[in-house]
Amino acid sequence: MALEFLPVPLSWVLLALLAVLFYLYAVRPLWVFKKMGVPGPTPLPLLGNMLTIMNDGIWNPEASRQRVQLYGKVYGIFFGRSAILTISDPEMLRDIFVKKFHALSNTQTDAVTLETKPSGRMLINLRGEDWKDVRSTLSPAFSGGKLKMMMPAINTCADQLVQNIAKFAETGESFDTKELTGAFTMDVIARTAFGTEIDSQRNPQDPFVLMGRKAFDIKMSSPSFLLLFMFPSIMKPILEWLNIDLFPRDATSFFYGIFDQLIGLRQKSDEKGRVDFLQLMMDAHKDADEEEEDGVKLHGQKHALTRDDIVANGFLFFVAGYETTATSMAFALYNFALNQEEQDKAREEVNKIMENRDLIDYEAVHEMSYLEMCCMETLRLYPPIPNTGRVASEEVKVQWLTIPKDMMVIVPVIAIHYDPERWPEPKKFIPERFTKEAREKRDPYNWLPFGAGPRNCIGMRLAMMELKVGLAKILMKYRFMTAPDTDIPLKMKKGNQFPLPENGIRLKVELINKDN
Ligand code: HEM
Repeated sequence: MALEFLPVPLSWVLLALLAVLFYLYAVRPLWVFKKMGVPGPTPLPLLGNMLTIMNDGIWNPEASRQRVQLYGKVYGIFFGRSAILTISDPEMLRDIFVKKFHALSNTQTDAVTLETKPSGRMLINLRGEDWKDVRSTLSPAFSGGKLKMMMPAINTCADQLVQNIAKFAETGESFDTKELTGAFTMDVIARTAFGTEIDSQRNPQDPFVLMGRKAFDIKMSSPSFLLLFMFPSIMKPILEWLNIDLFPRDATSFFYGIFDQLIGLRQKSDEKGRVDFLQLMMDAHKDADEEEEDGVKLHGQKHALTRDDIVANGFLFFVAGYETTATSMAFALYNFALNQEEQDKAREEVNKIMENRDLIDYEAVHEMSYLEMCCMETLRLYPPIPNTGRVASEEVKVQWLTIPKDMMVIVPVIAIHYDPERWPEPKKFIPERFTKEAREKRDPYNWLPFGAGPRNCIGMRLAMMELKVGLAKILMKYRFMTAPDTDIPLKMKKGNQFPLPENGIRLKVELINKDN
């Protein structure tokens, strides 16, 4: 068909119009890094560099290092149409995490942050003043004083962990260490977050355990996630309208239900003296004082948390604290199995500190400096979160680079942890990299398993404490060793944001002291 006044058929006109719209929507955004003078791999319209990233896998030290070697310490990639600056330059990291924090405090762009109810109120999803307020209110729950009070609960879970190892020591057969450590961290988080006792190892079919595991089943390759990144302006309102977020729906409903019930019960009862995150959140607004983190004042207003805030962040603590700590502990045992000398040295230290103690208390944990070095080296080699990020809430200058408003900045933690200039022989397990002297000499931004600056991991101290108590109890009684089916080196599954070994972490164990 041709309209009288058009010199060409209408279909041609529509086709040309479509081509222009396609160019404006799918191609033009891909020029942004060229304009900024930032190098990077060539992106495809709509997909960006998504295919390469998915193919390489997210948790992949080699691929992550290779990109830094090819393009430098500042390069740009596209996830769908979203431009992502990747920065590993030390001076720039200082700016990003601390000096320019005022403009880089958010971790997600508005375009892909889902304001679903109630997970929109999770700390990780909050932005600007909202984030500052909730973070200021939640931070006291993780103070040294509060963690001290949680020590008996963590010790009880660690005793259970040690008991659970007995059957593996008796048979001498190899087993997946992650199952063991996962049950421990699930028990700890259930107690510290909800004040609930579960025995994950003996009751693996407990709905709490099943749903707890399911909650982590967030795949970067899930259709909702990919579509949200490719078509944020279309997908965000649809997902929000349907109240769908990236967590499995049955798991969120289950946990939200439990939290809701617990809050209701506690509001009615006048039981005193509970020290779990749920109670601390319910009481949080009573604690005064502005928090100071990493030398930067948060200036957040402490205010009472709403029921949605409590439910959402209770679930978040559970999600953020379970898998990360479980995998770290399993990797620590793997490192000990491969490095018997270091295992013995850590055991010697623990035995000495525990000579006249029953409980591994807060002070004992602080004395275990070699064990801490082993944990830190494990977190360098296997950071559970391979990249961390910030978003520019306004145009901001970071050293020589002007980052436009709304641009995402990724810090490739895993590439930094495997950089031979920062860490000679980066694949080797060398706890001595973390002696007090070595740490003082090194740039703090070379070790980033918990991120950095005012928006670092709020649970860092709890995680380190949990790791050390669990490992100390194990070392006092058992020796971990490799088995014929232990993968050396480990092969990680692709597509997961956490380091998940393809065949698990299979180790065997031997009883060395039945009295402990
Ligand atoms: C070995 C264990 C853990 C590791 C490696 C880890 C790592 C991280 C990292 C890398 C971040 C982002 C920080 C940044 O962008 O600068 C983070 C944030 C966070 N983590 Fe952890 N984490 C661990 C354990 C925990 C635990 C036990 C909890 C709570 C019970 C927790 C709660 C959180 C929360 C709520 C955030 C968001 C903070 C915010 O946005 O203000 N994490 N974690």
